[in-house]
Amino acid sequence: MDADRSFALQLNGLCKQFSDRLVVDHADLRVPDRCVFGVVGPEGAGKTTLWSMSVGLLPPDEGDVRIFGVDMWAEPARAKAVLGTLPDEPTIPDHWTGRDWLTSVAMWNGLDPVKLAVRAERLLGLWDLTEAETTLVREYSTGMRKKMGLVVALLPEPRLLLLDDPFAGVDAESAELMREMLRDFVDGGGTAVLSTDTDEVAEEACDDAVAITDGRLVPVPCP
Ligand SMILES: Nc1ncnc2c1ncn2[C@@H]1O[C@H](COP(=O)(O)OP(=O)(O)OP(=O)(O)O)[C@@H](O)[C@H]1O
Repeated sequence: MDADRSFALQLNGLCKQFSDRLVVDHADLRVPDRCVFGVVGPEGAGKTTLWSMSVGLLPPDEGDVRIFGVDMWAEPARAKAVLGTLPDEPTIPDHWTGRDWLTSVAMWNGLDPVKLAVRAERLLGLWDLTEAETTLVREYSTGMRKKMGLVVALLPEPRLLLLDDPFAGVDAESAELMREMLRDFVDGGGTAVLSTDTDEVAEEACDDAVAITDGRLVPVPCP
């Protein structure tokens, strides 16, 4: 049965242990609809582990993940249908251009080619990334890679974006553009949850945030 659909993301008692370390320790979280929400923690705090369980890549030892009330691990196809995701370091084959990256994600999400072309053109034009479409991804700067990653995540018209460390290594100008992209997404009714190891990112990009400390999620003062 579905849980409360009013939360974009809900984590209930989520746990993950590697060897003898409980990396995520009974994490509870309620992220409301229509905001940018941050998960802040230093390197090795468990942010990627939490993200991997939330997007359906890494099974939790205990607890559950709900996307608008749908249980990620019981009904993954339904839960993933409204998600846009961006890993910390996406693995892109050497010979891929931005267009190849966009096309592969579109096919993965079952977007038809006409819809893909229209949506990609709109997003790339809107965010001044047209040139990236024909450039090899391996030649991108970090900022370009992260901006394009955000476009790729937005392509399937998700209701919820789950982004692992999207601002890592990004120059100030690109970061500003990415904050605009996220704000535009929220203004259009979306919700974004991002992880970061930097308080400033949470302060500048997020409406609300939690810290991950010893595997637990704890509130942080309003950014
Ligand atoms: N598959 C795995 N097997 C064993 N240990 C793991 C595995 N994945 C992560 N860990 C360990 O879990 C801890 C948390 O890692 P995680 O990548 O989730 O942290 P993080 O907060 O995302 O760090 P960073 O900011 O460096 O990406 C680390 O000590 C890491 O070495």
